[in-house]
Amino acid sequence: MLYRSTVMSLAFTAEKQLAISAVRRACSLTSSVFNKLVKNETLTKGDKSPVTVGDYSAQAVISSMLQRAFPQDPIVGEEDAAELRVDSGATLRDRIVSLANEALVGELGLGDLAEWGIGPGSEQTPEQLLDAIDRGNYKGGRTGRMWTIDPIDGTKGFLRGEQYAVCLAFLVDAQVQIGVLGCPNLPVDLTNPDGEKGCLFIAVRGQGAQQMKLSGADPAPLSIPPYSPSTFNFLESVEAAHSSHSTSEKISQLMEITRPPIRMDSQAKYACLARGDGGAYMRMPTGVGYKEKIWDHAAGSLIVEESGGIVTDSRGEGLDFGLGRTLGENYGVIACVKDAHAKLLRAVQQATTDGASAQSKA
Ligand SMILES: Nc1ncnc2c1ncn2[C@@H]1O[C@H](COP(=O)(O)OS(=O)(=O)O)[C@@H](OP(=O)(O)O)[C@H]1O
Ligand SMILES: [Mg+2]
Ligand SMILES: [Mg+2]
Ligand SMILES: [Mg+2]
Repeated sequence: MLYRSTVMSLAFTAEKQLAISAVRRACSLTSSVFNKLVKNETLTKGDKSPVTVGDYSAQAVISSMLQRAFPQDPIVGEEDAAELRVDSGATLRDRIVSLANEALVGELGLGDLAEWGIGPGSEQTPEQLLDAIDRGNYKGGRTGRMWTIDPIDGTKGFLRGEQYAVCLAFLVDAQVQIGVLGCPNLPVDLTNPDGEKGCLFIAVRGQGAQQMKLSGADPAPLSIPPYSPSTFNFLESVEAAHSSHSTSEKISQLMEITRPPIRMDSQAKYACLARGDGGAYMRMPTGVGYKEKIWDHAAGSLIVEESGGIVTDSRGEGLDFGLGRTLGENYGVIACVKDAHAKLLRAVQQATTDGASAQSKA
């Protein structure tokens, strides 16, 4: 009996259902924010990244659904509501409250449950929504259940009308168990960029990963194709400030890669790798002391692992989601199909050693 209940709890069926539903609802919110508001409604945070009404309202929606479904679970969320609680934030707050409520009261769809505080009549007060955003303040840690939310990853891509992802992951004892990425602008087929857009990626540890349309249609299992030198290339950040383009260029030369990198914002890079668009996701530190955040990697890394990839840092060590809100000292992120990972790691280590010795001679 004990065996049976352990196995059942590891399936995390309820958590998966909630995660999908929350990400889909947040995706329709962010799409409508982009269409209605995005161009003139940004404000600047201390870290100079643009924060939009979309970030706040999407986190409010996901967090408030999590609170109803799993009230004991702590959340590590990117955003906090401090700027919305001061008088100067009133206009922004009103807009966020109305957008979040608009998303929460939307009709129930595929897999939605009214007990998660969604559907007609589920409006929340402004205070409840600000508290929901602030529930993302958990400091993280090594033990127990927790969720991590990046309500809009690739904010810059979102603002440009390019790639971004709504990201939600569920962790137990610092191990990602469920990862969901909603990518409203991602073509279903990258070779047909003008074709249908909007993809959802889901992985559950030990159960594989799948892609479907945001509507839930056409679910298909994901599996990274084997390494092929002639088609191998890198997926990397658009912003050179987020990932060193010059280091990946050096690595690319060492590996004799002929195809140019695919530059794309957000964890959509992990999703694309998982479905075979590009051979590796490279994220090399730019040397400014930036620490990677757990919400920027948790969901995507599981999706890649469950599709047959390996995700490590440049030393070949797995990402540690148990250190707090960040991944600790930044050794970069290298995600790659299993059979090319060792080769890539050797090239990374050679490129970084050469770089370091060139610097010390200078
Ligand atoms: N200096 C530095 N180095 C590395 N990473 C940084 C840095 N500054 C910010 N960020 C984080 O980068 C997240 C976006 O990453 P992307 O891969 O989408 O970058 S890019 O948009 O393509 O440039 C971005 O996530 P969002 O804020 O959710 O967009 C940040 O958490
Ligand atoms: Mg940000
Ligand atoms: Mg992010
Ligand atoms: Mg973000």
